Amino acid sequence: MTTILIRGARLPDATTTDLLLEGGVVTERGTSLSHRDATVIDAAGLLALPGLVDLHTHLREPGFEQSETVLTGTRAAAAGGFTAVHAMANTSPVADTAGVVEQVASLGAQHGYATVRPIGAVTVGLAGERLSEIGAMARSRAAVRVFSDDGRCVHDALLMRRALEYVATFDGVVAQHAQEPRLTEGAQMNEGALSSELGLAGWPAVAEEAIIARDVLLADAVGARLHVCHVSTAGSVEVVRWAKARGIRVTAEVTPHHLLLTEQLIAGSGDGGPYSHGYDARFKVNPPLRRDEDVQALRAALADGTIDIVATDHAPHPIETKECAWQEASFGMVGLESALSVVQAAVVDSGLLDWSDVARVLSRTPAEIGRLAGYDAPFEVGSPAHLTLVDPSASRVFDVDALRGKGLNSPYLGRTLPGRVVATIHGGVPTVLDGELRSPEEVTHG
Ligand SMILES: NC(=O)N[C@@H](CC(=O)O)C(=O)O
Ligand SMILES: [Zn+2]
Ligand SMILES: [Zn+2]
Repeated sequence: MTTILIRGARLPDATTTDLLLEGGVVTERGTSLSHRDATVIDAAGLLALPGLVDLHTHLREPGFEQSETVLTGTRAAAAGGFTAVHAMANTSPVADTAGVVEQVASLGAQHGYATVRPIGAVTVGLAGERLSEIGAMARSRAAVRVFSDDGRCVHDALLMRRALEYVATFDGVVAQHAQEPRLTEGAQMNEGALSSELGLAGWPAVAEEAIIARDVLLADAVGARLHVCHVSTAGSVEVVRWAKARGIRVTAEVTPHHLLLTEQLIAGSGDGGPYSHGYDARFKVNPPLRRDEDVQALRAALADGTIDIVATDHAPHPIETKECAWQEASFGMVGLESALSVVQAAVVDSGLLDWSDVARVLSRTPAEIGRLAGYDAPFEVGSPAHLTLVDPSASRVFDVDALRGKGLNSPYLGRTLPGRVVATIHGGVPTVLDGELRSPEEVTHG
C-alpha cells in the first residue's frame, strides 16, 4: 500500500497540518513532515474533511444493474468524497436475508472504492407483512445495524413496534421512510396551491408528519432507536424537535436536494435557462420537493442539531424513466457526486454551518448512527486514513462529466455549484487523485 504525505491541508477546525498516511492509517501529523518514498499531495489551499459517510444510498445491485451496480455506485461515492455508504435494501432480491447482505458487502470490499454497509429490509420482500431475518442479518458477516423498507413505509404499527423491539436487542436502528400510504395514493408532488395549479395529485405534509409522530412515540414506548429518512417538511422538524426535547432516541436526516430545491422548479422558470421548461421529471422525487418555508426550516434544523445528518438518497434511474411524462416517471435523483457542493451552496456559503459542522453531519454522526467504526477521531494518529481533500473556492457548471455512476438523473445539470473534490482516500488508498477517479486496477492494488 502506498505511503502518502499530504502537505499543508487545512482541517475543519481551520488549523493547517501535514499528514502522513501509511498502511492505511494516519501515522504522523504535524508541520514539515517528510518521508523518503511517499507520494506527496500538495494540499495548499485545500480543505481536508474526514471521509464522507452516506447513510442512505441506493446501489441497485442485485437486480437493477441497468440503473447502478456496487462498482458504479461506489465510484460515484468516491467522486463525491465519500468513503463509506449504507446501501438500501430495495434491490431484487430484496436485502432481507443474510445471504444478500453478505453478497453486497463483499462486492464493496472487492472493488475497494468505498466501504459498503448493507441496510437490511424490515419486512420480507418489503411487503410490509412479516418481519425479515433481522437477527440473522445482524449476526452475519455484514453485521447489519440499520434496517429499512425505504421506498415503502412500515405503516403497520404492530410490525413497526416489533421491529423496534427487535433491533433494540443488539443496538440496531430502524430507518423509517415516513409516508402514510393512504394519504399519498397517486401523489405526484407536494400538496398545495401549486399542485392544484399544475393539475398534479398532491402529497400532503401530514402524510409524513403523522408517521413520524407515531414512530417517535413507539420508539419511546419500547426504548429503541429510530432514524427518520429524508425529512422534508417544517412540521416534521417540529415533531422531531419535540421528541428530542422529551429525550426520545430519534435521529433524522435531510437530503441535499431538500436543502436547496423547491417545488417551484416543477412549474419551470420560463427564462430559457436550465430550468426553463415545466414538468421536468428530474425534479420528481420521494418525498417531493416542498415550499421555500420548508427549505428554510430544514436548514435551521440542521444548524441547531434537530436534524442530525445529511444523507444523499442517491437514487439512480435509467434515463428513459425520467425523460418521459411527469406522471409516468420514476421518483428519485442521483446525489453522491453533488452532495458536498450542494451542502456548501445551501448552508455553508450562507454561514449557517461551518466546515466542522459539515464534518459532523456528513461523516461522524452518520457513522455513529450506522455503528460504523473508524470515523470518531479523523486525522488523529492511529485512525484509519479515510479523508477527502476539497477546493471550496472552486466553482463549476455541474455537467454530465461530473456524474460517475450510471444515473444521469441529476437535478443540478447546467447549474453552477461551488466546491470540488480533488482527492478521496479510502483506508489509505486514493480513489480520486487530482480530481480524477482512479481505475479499478489502481484502487484494488492500493
Ligand atoms: N427517493 C426516491 O425518490 N426514490 C428511491 C426510494 C426512496 O428513497 O424512497 C428509489 O429507490 O428510487
Ligand atoms: Zn425513502
Ligand atoms: Zn431512498
